[in-house]
Amino acid sequence: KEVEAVGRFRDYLNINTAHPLPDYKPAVEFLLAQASEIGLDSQVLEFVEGKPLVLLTWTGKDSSIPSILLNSHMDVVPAEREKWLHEPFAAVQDADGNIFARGSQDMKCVSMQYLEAIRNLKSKNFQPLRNLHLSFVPEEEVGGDDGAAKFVSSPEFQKLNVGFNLDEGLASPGSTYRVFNGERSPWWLKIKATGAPGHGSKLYDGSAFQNLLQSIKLINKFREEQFNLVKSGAKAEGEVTSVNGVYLKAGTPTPTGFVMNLQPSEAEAGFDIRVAPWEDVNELQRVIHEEWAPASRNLTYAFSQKENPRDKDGRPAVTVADDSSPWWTLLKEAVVKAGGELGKVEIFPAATDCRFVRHAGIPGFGFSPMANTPILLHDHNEFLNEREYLKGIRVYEEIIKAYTSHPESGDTETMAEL
Ligand SMILES: CSCC[C@H](NC=O)C(=O)O
Ligand SMILES: [Zn+2]
Ligand SMILES: [Zn+2]
Repeated sequence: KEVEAVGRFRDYLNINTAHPLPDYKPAVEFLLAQASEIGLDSQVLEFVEGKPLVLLTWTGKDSSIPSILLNSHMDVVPAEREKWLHEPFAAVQDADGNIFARGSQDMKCVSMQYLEAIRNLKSKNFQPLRNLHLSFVPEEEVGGDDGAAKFVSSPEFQKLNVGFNLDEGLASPGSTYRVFNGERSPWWLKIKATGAPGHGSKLYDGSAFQNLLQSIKLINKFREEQFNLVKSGAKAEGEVTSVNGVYLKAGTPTPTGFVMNLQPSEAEAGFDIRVAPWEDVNELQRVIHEEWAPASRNLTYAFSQKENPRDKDGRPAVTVADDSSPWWTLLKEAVVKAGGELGKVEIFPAATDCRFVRHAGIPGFGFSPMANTPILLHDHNEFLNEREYLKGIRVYEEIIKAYTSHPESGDTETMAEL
């Protein structure tokens, strides 16, 4: 039985859905075949041509109660073959039971664990009270615009009447599972400086390079302050606003390098900022406008990504995770029943598809049941051990039982207030 479950996981890992050209077709076919084998209703939605979404449904006894949505993404990030021990899509399993593949942690494991848990529950004749939906979405790794974002704002999604959503989390090297109730919002900032060009030997104020360096200095100071809060233990990683430089562009190129005695008239830098859910965004916006990229220093700026950390009602898009929330207590108890333990709730440091659901005012947690596992998402030699994978299936069995049996629809006050 378990051997077959591992086999199906490896079959799914064999499908190369890596960017920049993910092949969704075989993944969709594989998932539809799984659904018909297990006995789930299925449909394929295609909001953008060539970017299909698989939606599976296990109908509950009372379809009037808001449903549970289990989401996962089909796409994965690319892998550099020569830096891996094994072929990244061969899903090679070593003597210790480690399964190596791109997507083994992020997040084909979760997709298959959902399905295996349902398969097991069906064989035990369990029947859900609420409707249970599974979405397998494209394009998460490139921002989700053509995947989860379009799905969540569609009439098809409205019809599902989703009351609660589970999506991905992170592996944990320790023995407890990590769980996330919110995430930081990406702001991708490009700052462009202009200034008088001049001889490389001349000291003068207002060159493009100097203008940009001044910005970098101020940004780095902010970065250090935020990082120090994490280093001192005052705040967790997801609770501060991070900023990291991601590119620099300046100079006058020649076929053999750069001109060395010319101060350029333009210079540009890019920053990946991740805004904490409780951050004062107006203040941050002011700092960027007046201090990091002021027009007075001949700087202009633009965002290629700028998401609001608040939900549609202006509240931080953070789901309540204490004993006042049934979703929290049911999750905690289910994990214990399966022989595991939940860690302290955290803010996800990066972005997942769950943010679209939370922004719509629907509560959700990020959770990938992988304990005793190094965090290798997007890394070389991404792997998951067979034992952890199988344990995760039992965890989802308990979660799905508990969540789909929860009788109350009182899902209103499950987003955190300021
Ligand atoms: C602009 S959304 C980007 C989403 C991406 N998610 C996974 O790594 C991330 O960088 O967090
Ligand atoms: Zn992911
Ligand atoms: Zn990822």
